[in-house]
Amino acid sequence: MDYKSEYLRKLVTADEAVKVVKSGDSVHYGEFVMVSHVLDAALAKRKDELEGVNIRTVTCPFPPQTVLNDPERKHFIYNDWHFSGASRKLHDKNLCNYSSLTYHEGPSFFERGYVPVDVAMIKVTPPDQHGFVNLGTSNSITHALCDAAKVVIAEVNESVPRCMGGSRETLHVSEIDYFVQGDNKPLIQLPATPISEVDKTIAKIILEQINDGACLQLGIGAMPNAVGAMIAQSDLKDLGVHTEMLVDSFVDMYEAGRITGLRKQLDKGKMVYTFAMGTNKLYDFLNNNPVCASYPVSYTNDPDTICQNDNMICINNAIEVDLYGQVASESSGTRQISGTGGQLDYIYGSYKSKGGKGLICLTSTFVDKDGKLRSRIKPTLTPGAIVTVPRSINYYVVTEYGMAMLKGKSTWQRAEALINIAHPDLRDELIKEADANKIWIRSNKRS
Ligand SMILES: CC(=O)SCCNC(=O)CCNC(=O)[C@H](O)C(C)(C)COP(=O)(O)OP(=O)(O)OC[C@H]1O[C@@H](n2cnc3c(N)ncnc32)[C@H](O)[C@@H]1OP(=O)(O)O
Ligand SMILES: CCCC(=O)O
Repeated sequence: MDYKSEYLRKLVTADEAVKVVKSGDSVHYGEFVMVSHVLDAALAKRKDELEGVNIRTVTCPFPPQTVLNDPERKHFIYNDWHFSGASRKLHDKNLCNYSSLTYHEGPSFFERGYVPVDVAMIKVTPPDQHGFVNLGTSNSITHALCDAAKVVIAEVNESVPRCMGGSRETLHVSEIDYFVQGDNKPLIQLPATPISEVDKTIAKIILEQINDGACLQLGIGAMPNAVGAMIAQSDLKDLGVHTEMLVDSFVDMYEAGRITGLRKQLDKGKMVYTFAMGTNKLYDFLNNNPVCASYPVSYTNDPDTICQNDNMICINNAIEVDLYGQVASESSGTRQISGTGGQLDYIYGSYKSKGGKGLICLTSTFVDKDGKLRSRIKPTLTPGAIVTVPRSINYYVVTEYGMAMLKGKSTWQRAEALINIAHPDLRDELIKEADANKIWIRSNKRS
């Protein structure tokens, strides 16, 4: 059968398509800005017919209708592999659970059968002249998910950019069970968080670590974005991109002539990423643009792939770091904030890259709910905090007061290096605690 007739035969309404879901099924909602509102809304309408449907997603940027319609979680149980702001708020109300994931392992969870999938619901472009739909801005785990699912339902949306690969960025019409014509609404836009003066100071310190020809990974949050903005205005040359997430600041860097990718050892000339989230500026840039190549996360985030580019500079944000060098980036105490994501992958991969550096960046303080100034460098992590990067792997930590290098250092040397980049007003308290915890000696210095 030619693909056009096959497509038309499989084209149904959203209400028809979601009838395949049964009580107790595992349903995967796709990822990031490629989650389908249309299929979620149709499934939510079936609430009273269904019980115990286990819904999974990755960083869904909106609260699904299925979850909002079922506050007792009798019909739908919602789980996210990496919390968005929306998932965080649902988790605060006990309506969303976190599933732990070291991001590069994601596709293998399906391949090894750890996460059975009855129904995959994704969003795609219309088929091209060869019968292939494109997975848009979320390559990530989506192909592996569809390979594993018993049934694949795809919302077709004309606003989805056709993002070139790489690999595994398409599915053929024959690999999808049902197509649903979507509303063609534009993808959700996530504008970058505003950049503060402190972010700019940290970005300046980071910029000193970046040389011409370096290969960049920028993590999520305001600070990596500040670095991107500053690079765009610098005179750095021939930068490469091998990153997990592509954000608007990469477009700025490319358009300013900073990125050529010509000094990359792997995927020369290509801006390699696994998912993209930002504004229409980014989505328009990605559409049919051969300078960008999306790959599954099992490729982009595998430390053995990351290290094949020399001079990998990986810049990631954190919530707190303790004096032992442990990094908590995904929770504040027991409050799940985001996820491990690719932070561990890139810190480890950067270390294996010749000339590479993995930088954990954070403002030295934050203001708590009672308006009190608190140090993010802490004697020990807040009880309940989840370690995202263990002390054995962590190496560079940057605040607005400088950079600490931890490799090869004893506990008292680490404590000293970290206290020296803590907020000056909060250093005495940290020294007292370090002393009490037997990680401070008489010769310890403070700058
Ligand atoms: C996509 C990629 O990142 S690539 C690979 C890297 N992956 C990762 O680094 C994953 C882990 N890191 C992260 O998720 C992020 O970098 C973060 C969470 C550390 C920072 O992200 P940002 O968007 O800048 O965080 P932001 O400052 O908006 O804070 C997020 C939430 O954490 C809360 N928070 C932040 N710091 C603290 C703190 N020290 N104590 C308590 N709560 C805190 C904020 O209040 C906010 O909660 P809210 O939404 O209820 O208001
Ligand atoms: C799903 C991964 C997102 C991140 O690494 O932050």
